[in-house]
Amino acid sequence: MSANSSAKAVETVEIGGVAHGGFCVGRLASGKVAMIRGALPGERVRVEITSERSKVAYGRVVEVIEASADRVPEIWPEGAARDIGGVELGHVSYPAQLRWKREVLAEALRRNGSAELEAMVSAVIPDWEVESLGDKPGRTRVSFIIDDQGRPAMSEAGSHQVHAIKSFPLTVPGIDELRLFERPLGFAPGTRVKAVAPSASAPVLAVGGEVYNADLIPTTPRVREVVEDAKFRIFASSFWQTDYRAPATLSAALLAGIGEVHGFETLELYSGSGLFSVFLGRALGKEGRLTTVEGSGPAVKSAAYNLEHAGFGGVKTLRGNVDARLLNSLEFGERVSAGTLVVADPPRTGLGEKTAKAICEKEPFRIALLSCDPVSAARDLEAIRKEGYVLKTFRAFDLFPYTFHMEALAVLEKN
Ligand SMILES: C[S@@+](CC[C@H](N)C(=O)[O-])C[C@H]1O[C@@H](n2cnc3c(N)ncnc32)[C@H](O)[C@@H]1O
Repeated sequence: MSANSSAKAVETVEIGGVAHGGFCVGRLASGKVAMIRGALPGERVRVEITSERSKVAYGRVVEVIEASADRVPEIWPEGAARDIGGVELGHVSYPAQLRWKREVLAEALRRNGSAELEAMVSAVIPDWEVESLGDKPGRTRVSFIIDDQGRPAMSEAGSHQVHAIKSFPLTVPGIDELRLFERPLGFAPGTRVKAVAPSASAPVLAVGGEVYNADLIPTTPRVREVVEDAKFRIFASSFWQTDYRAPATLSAALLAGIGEVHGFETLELYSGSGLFSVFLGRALGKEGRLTTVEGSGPAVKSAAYNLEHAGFGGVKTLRGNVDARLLNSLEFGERVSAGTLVVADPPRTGLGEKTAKAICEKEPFRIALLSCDPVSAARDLEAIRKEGYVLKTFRAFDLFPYTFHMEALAVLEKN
């Protein structure tokens, strides 16, 4: 969607259902479908059209005429007023957010997967819900850009337009120690800044390759995280699960989902700084064999360090782009007789059909797929299902309250 600041038409719209991306669907007087932010199903609202494509318009609510019972006072008014991404469900009661996410994921399984995939999920977990850890603010990472007056700013959804912000909700108290909004930070306009509040070291600002402490003095680029009894040292600029509850929740869910894997040969794809690798190392035991693959060099370095310090120095930590070519080049399934497992935790774009197929061609006994986007989850699961795998476990998690984001874990086995 491209922003069109000159398009300021406003019209009254009856809101239908929810859609991916934090939108609700409505129809304009012209008959065109409109994807609307800030609305709730069943509402009657005044909508400002922000951009239009040939078949669909995008807009945001500027006035609520008939409100849903699920509407609550906006959690981040300054962000909502400008449709800044990152808090798309700030006007939705928490129970309704969970229903919203379930509906979006169920619809994705139907539309982007297939009737067979949907039936397979319903057969395994008939009444699956989006599991919640509560709506307490929990983000340990928040990124922003410095505007032309040196202030922290964020982008308008689907646009390059940035707006200075005076606050950001949903973060852990550690982020407050960085005093992001109380003083000039001194970074040049256009600089991307990531505020990080790790679980086991002081909060920092990661700016390109540099890292600064709360006094804005350069400091070590690495931070420390503790997940249950496991210790990690990672680069502040690297990916780490954003909510403070997410690393333990997802690791535990993964271990529960894969079940007994002692002695398995395992390929962990998109392994980041080794969060799951350490727990997998424990589950596989001495007889098992683990190979990890990750695209980011600093993350691979951290994974090797974290594995070594957890007593798993024998794990092969590969740097590479996960794709069919790389998968074809890997030796897998020949050395260990107990069983084979592939764990994949791709970015939002998912595996894609070719990579999903290439994983299946390695013929792992079990595949665990963690997805952070409902559409790519459905597409990837459908590709794996078509290769003869059946679903054993399916769980969805809300690890990003007040946003449209969700996480799904599926474990499949060769039929
Ligand atoms: C969702 S994160 C998961 C990381 C890890 N499982 C964790 O929980 O910390 C996805 C990871 O995939 C990596 N990545 C993205 N695209 C990739 C690709 N094509 N090949 C390999 N790694 C990739 C990113 O650098 C990131 O570390």
